[in-house]
Amino acid sequence: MNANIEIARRGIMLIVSSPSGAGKTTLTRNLLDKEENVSLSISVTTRARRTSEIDGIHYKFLSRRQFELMRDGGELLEWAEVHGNFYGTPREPVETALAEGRDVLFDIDWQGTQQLYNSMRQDVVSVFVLPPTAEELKLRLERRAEDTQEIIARRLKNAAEEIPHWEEYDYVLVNRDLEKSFIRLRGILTAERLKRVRKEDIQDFVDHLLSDLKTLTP
Ligand SMILES: Nc1nc2c(ncn2[C@@H]2O[C@H](COP(=O)(O)OP(=O)(O)O)[C@@H](O)[C@H]2O)c(=O)[nH]1
Ligand SMILES: Nc1ncnc2c1ncn2[C@@H]1O[C@H](COP(=O)(O)OP(=O)(O)O)[C@@H](O)[C@H]1O
Repeated sequence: MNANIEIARRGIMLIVSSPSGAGKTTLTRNLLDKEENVSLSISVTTRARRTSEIDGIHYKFLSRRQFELMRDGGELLEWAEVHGNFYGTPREPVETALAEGRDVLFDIDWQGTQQLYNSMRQDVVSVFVLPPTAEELKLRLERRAEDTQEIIARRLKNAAEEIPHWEEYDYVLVNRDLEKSFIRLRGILTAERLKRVRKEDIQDFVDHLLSDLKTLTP
């Protein structure tokens, strides 16, 4: 028997949420670069595309009408209104990935997290990312230079409503030092992948191990 055998498991839904500017996009992109067997759930949204974003890679940008058609047709696993725009998670790519044992990363807010908790709790692992200070959050939004002053002010105001939801998450990270935060996030994924309950055929593996062991003992 091959001791290095990969034991089949269902994929994990790894949700990362934070107030805007705390660093969840940076952390999740890093994870996607470094980790195998994990892909990003590409949300649909009615918000305008930022100059740094590519349609179909960062988001799928839809009109309000297109969004409503998907939502009303049951094509979204969850959806929410955030900062005055609609966002949602397409169902099909997630269900396929999980069934094939591939992990899926979600950059979604607390409203979406609650919905996925209600429908798919056993598959969900959630992480809330906090900024080290309020001033640093503002600085990061300004440094990112993707939004107008008005939008930045709105995002900071929303942060006060989002931050209290940290308590609903499995893990919490204060993103002070980017490298340390990344190591922690990666550690969460590594540990969750090893959880006994996720290993669907661990029993077969152990049975083999025990029967092989018998052949080695008089
Ligand atoms: N519920 C839900 N929230 C989403 C989805 N996609 C993005 N979001 C959240 O919407 C918020 C705004 O995202 P975005 O406009 O990209 O700005 P960012 O927060 O600066 O990255 C963030 O809190 C995202 O996590 C989605 O499919 N569902
Ligand atoms: N630990 C960190 N220290 C300093 N700057 C950071 C850190 N994490 C992220 N940033 C920067 O802060 C800005 C906001 O990060 P981003 O990942 O876009 O946040 P979010 O997706 O949560 O809105 C980006 O310019 C990013 O490079």
